Amino acid sequence: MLAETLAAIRPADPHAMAEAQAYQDRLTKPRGSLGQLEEIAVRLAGAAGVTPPPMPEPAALAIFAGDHGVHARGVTPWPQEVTVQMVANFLAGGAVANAFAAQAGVSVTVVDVGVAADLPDGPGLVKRKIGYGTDDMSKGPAMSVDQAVRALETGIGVARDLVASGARCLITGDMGIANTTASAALIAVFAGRDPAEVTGRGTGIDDEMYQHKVDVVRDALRTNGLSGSLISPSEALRALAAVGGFEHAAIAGLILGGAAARVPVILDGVIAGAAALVAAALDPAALDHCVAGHRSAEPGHAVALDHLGLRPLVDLELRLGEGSGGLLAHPVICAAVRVMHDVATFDSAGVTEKPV
Ligand SMILES: O=C(O)c1ccc[n+]([C@@H]2O[C@H](COP(=O)([O-])O)[C@@H](O)[C@H]2O)c1
Ligand SMILES: Cc1cc2nc[nH]c2cc1C
Repeated sequence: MLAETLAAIRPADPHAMAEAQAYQDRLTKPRGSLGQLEEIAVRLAGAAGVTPPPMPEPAALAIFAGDHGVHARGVTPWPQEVTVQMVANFLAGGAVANAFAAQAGVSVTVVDVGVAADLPDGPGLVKRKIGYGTDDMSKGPAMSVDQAVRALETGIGVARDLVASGARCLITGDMGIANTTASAALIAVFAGRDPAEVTGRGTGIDDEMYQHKVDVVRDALRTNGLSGSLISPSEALRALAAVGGFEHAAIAGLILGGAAARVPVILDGVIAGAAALVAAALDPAALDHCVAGHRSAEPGHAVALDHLGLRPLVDLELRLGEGSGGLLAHPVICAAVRVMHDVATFDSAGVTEKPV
């Protein structure tokens, strides 16, 4: 399924992009006056291979939940059971992601890829547990390569199912206590940075716990023999398995699945940024189908986005996850595309253009 998905991914169509850019310039507004929105609409035209690009709606948020063996190293102040408790909260409609999704008219699907407790069946929950949390990456690989591939393929499957049910835009979401530690390790490896540059304070930690967290990320890289940038697909899978989480792998899969279906994927925060590095290492063309919804307060997120060449749309200093930043960006992206559908040209509206 992974190989088939990678084979189906096409890079952006340069003709559709050129056509979209030329069309932007004919619309009744000064050239470039919509700033980044013009760039977004042109990118989505390239991704879809058509101008104007289809409206990215309805949109679907997929929240992938998983636990982390590295939690045992004391890298977060929150107990691990908050992951399963927050999954219940998503399903009951009580989380920030539910409020933002309701505001934006986006559906919410929760996928258990590796929560360390059993969840009851219920509407809105997709049960795809690969393990009861990963192993401690500071002691050895967090997952086997086989588990990492299964998690990737779970994300691909979720993308396929959501698109088959009518979604025309996918938004990444995550829930996993301690997953900012795994995100920092992935970003250090894939962007070739020192752990101190890419480790952040996650849910909010003091200076002492922060120093310890950086040391744990360093331990994980050393134990797993990872240093410098990795680029080949087989190395990418090994690195993902060594220091990633089930939700990182599944989000990378969602990105690849969305790209293969030519449906835009809005990336959320640092967890999605780390997952996008993995997806890009497997196929850089997948990035042509991604929009960075926002920039989170985690320092590793800016590093990941810079490395990927993606420009975040919104910067509200969020550090929540769940898909919150991606959800806030969705109406902005819809507005960018709607301009291409609705706005009159200078010719059609009889508006005089600026003399050249
Ligand atoms: O999206 C982000 O950039 C982000 C930044 C900080 C924290 N989080 C969320 O907080 C949890 C992980 O934080 P921590 O401190 O336990 O590693 C996890 O559930 C993430 O969704 C998310
Ligand atoms: C309460 C809480 C909600 C979250 N949502 C995403 N990560 C989270 C972490 C915590 C601790």
